[in-house]
Amino acid sequence: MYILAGFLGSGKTTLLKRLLEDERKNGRKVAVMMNELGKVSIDSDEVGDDVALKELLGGCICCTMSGQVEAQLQGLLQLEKPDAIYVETTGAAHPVEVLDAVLSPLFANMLHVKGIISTVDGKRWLDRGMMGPQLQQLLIEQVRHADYLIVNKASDLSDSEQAEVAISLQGLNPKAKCVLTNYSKVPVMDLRSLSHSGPKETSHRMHLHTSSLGLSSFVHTFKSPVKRENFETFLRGMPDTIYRIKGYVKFEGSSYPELFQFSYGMPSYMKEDMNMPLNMVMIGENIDWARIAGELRDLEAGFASIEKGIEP
Ligand SMILES: Nc1nc2c(ncn2[C@@H]2O[C@H](COP(=O)(O)OP(=O)(O)OP(=O)(O)O)[C@@H](O)[C@H]2O)c(=O)[nH]1
Repeated sequence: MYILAGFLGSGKTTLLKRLLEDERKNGRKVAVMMNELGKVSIDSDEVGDDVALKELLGGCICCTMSGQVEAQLQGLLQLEKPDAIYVETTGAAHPVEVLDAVLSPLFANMLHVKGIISTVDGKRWLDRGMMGPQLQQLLIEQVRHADYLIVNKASDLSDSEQAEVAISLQGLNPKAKCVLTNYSKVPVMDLRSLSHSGPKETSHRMHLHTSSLGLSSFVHTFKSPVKRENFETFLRGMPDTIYRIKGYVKFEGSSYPELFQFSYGMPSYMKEDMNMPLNMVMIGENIDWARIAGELRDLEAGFASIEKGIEP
């Protein structure tokens, strides 16, 4: 079993896709357990039909869902008998709590945890002082407990920023290999040869549960296509503490929706060639979701929301 940890939007799904590609090449039978804070999964489409997928939605496996994890894992192990299981955690998960949740005494003997791989968004790491203290602590915990650290979005960092990130991460966790890269491009062999060193300092472990972080999620289902420029205005007006958005948005004049991703200020759009459920998941810290819902309703009604700081 591999546990993929790391904050929201740091590149866990991107890494998962690489690892699954490699497994496919080697003809191995693989299962994925995907945990998302939102009630609707977007990333599950990234996993091919040949992979047994278990989804745990609407909470964090390390806090509220550990009972379900146990049942799902047991089902996987008995029915699918996979060669490997990948657990993609929510960005709010404490890696060691996840480990606790997946290692049930019922079947711990059937599982070998190869390692906790944590992805880190380099820029976010450097700017972490702007986040709330508990989220900053969570980021640190995700680094401290990793067996392997992948720093993504390296090309957005200068040489000196890259050095700063590497030094601070290695200072926190000198045992883990730390690789600066883009789109989780790391030698897969490195990950295959991991062996998990076991939880560190378990007695002093922080319990950073989703509820105490002020993190929450919100799902909007679009009923109609929206104007692209109004959608962009809506995005510009969002609070800085929205950390992640992902979902399918259909723009006026298009036949099919686009997969929209937003992480740490960087939006990206990918055209789909079929109809998808028009769900959009948003995750943020201390957000007034009722206000966001109102803006989304306006957007669907054809109005542009007002940009932050600009009076009508
Ligand atoms: N520019 C840039 N974008 C990246 C890089 N790595 C990932 N991304 C993009 O960042 C966005 C988030 O990546 P994901 O792999 O979905 O991140 P995640 O950690 O699974 O996100 P959550 O599921 O929200 O926790 C996607 O649009 C990726 O294509 C990178 O190195 N550089």
